[in-house]
Amino acid sequence: MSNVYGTLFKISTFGESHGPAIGVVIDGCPPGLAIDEAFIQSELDRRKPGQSKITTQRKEDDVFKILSGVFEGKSTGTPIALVIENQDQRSKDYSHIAETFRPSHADYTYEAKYGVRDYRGGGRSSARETAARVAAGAIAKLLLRKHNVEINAFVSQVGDLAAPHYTTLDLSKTEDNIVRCPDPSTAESMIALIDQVRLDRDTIGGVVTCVIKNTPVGLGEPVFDKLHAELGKAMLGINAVKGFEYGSGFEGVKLRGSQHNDEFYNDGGRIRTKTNFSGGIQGGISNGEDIYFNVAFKPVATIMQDQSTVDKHGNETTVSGKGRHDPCVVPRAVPIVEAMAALVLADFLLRDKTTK
Ligand SMILES: Cc1cc2nc3c(=O)[nH]c(=O)nc-3n(C[C@H](O)[C@H](O)[C@H](O)COP(=O)(O)O)c2cc1C
Ligand SMILES: C=C(O[C@@H]1CC(C(=O)O)=C[C@@H](OP(=O)(O)O)[C@H]1O)C(=O)O
Repeated sequence: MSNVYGTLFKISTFGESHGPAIGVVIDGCPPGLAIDEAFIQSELDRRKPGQSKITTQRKEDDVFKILSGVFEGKSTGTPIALVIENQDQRSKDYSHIAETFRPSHADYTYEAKYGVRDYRGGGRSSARETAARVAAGAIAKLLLRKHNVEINAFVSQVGDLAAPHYTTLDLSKTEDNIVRCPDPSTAESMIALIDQVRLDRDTIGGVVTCVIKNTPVGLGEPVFDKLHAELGKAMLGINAVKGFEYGSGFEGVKLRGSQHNDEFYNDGGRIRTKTNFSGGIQGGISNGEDIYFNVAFKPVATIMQDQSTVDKHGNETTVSGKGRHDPCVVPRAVPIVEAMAALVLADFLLRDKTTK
């Protein structure tokens, strides 16, 4: 089972949702980086469960402890190990799935692949693991901050309720509401919809849009490790993700080349493009314009309704969700998308430095 991500800024996460703790080891963080612990905590707080009425009601403080790799507030260049204790497991909510598979969760595939499965809270397949990624992503963001790179994600769609295009929005308003949509009236409708879905004992999907500003020109490798390919891999590696598109994405197919080409101009010595259908990446390499992409999340598996399934012996039966679950994951997925984007960019920044 591989649990490692990255080439030079490498992370390895550990832990299960109902085990004693989760955490991450970061290998490759350069020495001398100021590790702002308050910032790491604020990123974890944006993701933690129990934060509002439209998320899972499991209560975790997600307070972290750094075990190694930081001395007098600065990274030492050695592995940074960080741990978060689990506090509010309620494992009895899962005894009914010890031998039974929840439709569209990871129970069947884990059982089939490993023959052993921690069914409590989904174990390793739980999105609780993403807290470790957010902590590592916060450290990657601190590295990117030194290069002025800014990453902002927000909820752009819930069900069929969609916010206007990001270029018309004030992204500094994303944290102003519990759904993390910077358009106040769309946010209000999204919150009402998620609340209704929760009362219906159901779940609903959504889209997180991510915008990255001030990326230096030249990040990304030209053939296999294209910048958008690595971003796609990072996003598709988040629990419940069903789609990734960058720049004009699937909508772009409706245009002709004459409409879609991003014409160049000289902006006082800096080469820029008049439009940005490319999404800031051409030939797998950043061109200095905004990088933007959309990540689609499914309506998640655990619903409080009976559905048909089978147990591990092949007997047909029914199963219904129990316990505390997210009716819609996108509000909490915003910091996860940002964290994964930060890990990709930090990795490419280091790769770029070693190749020049
Ligand atoms: C922030 C976040 C919270 C999630 N919460 C739940 C949840 O409460 N219940 C659930 O069934 N799935 C939840 N999921 C999704 C499952 O973790 C995911 O569907 C499962 O691991 C199977 O993987 P797959 O959907 O990618 O195939 C969540 C995902 C994210 C990103
Ligand atoms: C605990 C978290 O989210 C969990 C993600 C999750 C899933 O199936 O992914 C299922 C639920 O798990 P449990 O029933 O064990 O509380 C969520 O609460 C978290 O994000 O920290």
